[in-house]
Amino acid sequence: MTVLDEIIAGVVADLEARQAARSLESLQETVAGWRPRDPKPALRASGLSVIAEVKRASPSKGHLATIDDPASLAQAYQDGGAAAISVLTEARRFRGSLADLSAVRAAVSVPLLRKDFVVTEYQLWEGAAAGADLALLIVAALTPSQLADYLALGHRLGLTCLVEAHTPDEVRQARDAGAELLGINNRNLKTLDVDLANFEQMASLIDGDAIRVAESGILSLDDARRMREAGADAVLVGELLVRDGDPAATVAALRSLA
Ligand SMILES: O=C(O)c1ccccc1NCC(=O)[C@H](O)[C@H](O)COP(=O)(O)O
Repeated sequence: MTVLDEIIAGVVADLEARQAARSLESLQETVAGWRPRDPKPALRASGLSVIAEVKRASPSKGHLATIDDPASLAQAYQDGGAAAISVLTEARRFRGSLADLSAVRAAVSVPLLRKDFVVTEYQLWEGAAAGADLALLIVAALTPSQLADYLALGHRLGLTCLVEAHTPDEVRQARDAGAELLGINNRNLKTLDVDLANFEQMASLIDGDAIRVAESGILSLDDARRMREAGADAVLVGELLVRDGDPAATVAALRSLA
């Protein structure tokens, strides 16, 4: 069983309890009044755009940061100029929650990405009901028909989907599915290996108008500059920022990379 398989098994187990506690109909009633924000204009802005992540822990690094007040961290991200904020909601390996997403939603106005491992339509409704504007669809976790179905549902809900790939074939699947935001994860979610060369080697496969997002392993301004020079429109950064004493300043410094 790969790390990704283990994560998804835990996600499915936790999902059953949430579905028993809150019906899809209840989520749909809440979502009826929600109008997600479009993150694409900010992600296309000049300079390097930043998707700043609220991340307490991870399978690869264990504990990263004690984040008792995710709202204040998100406000710092917003103050620094983040185009969007990613909030990990997976509980077992990342120590996140939907409550984190709701707390951040109440505190900031920038678009929010519900960062989780979507394997059911219920999770898309869940994210929208908690105030998310974006959803993550991981190609490696979905069949081609699920990817197409979840992209269509995301569009129907007004969510912008970040479609995440790690291999050339997954990039082609994401592109062919019509991804507006195409993320290349430098981290292999099955082995946890990280290599920034991954984005450098595959960015050219992202053609057309799709917004190119480099994800993971960006631990310095030099790393971010390397992604920018390889064609990234945006970087998704977690560990660097949650361990940073002045995340607003670091987001601003990342934004300044032309
Ligand atoms: O971060 C992990 O260890 C991880 C392991 C398995 C699946 C997903 C994982 N992370 C999710 C992410 O994609 C990252 O949180 C995000 O790209 C930020 O990465 P970083 O800047 O390296 O914290």
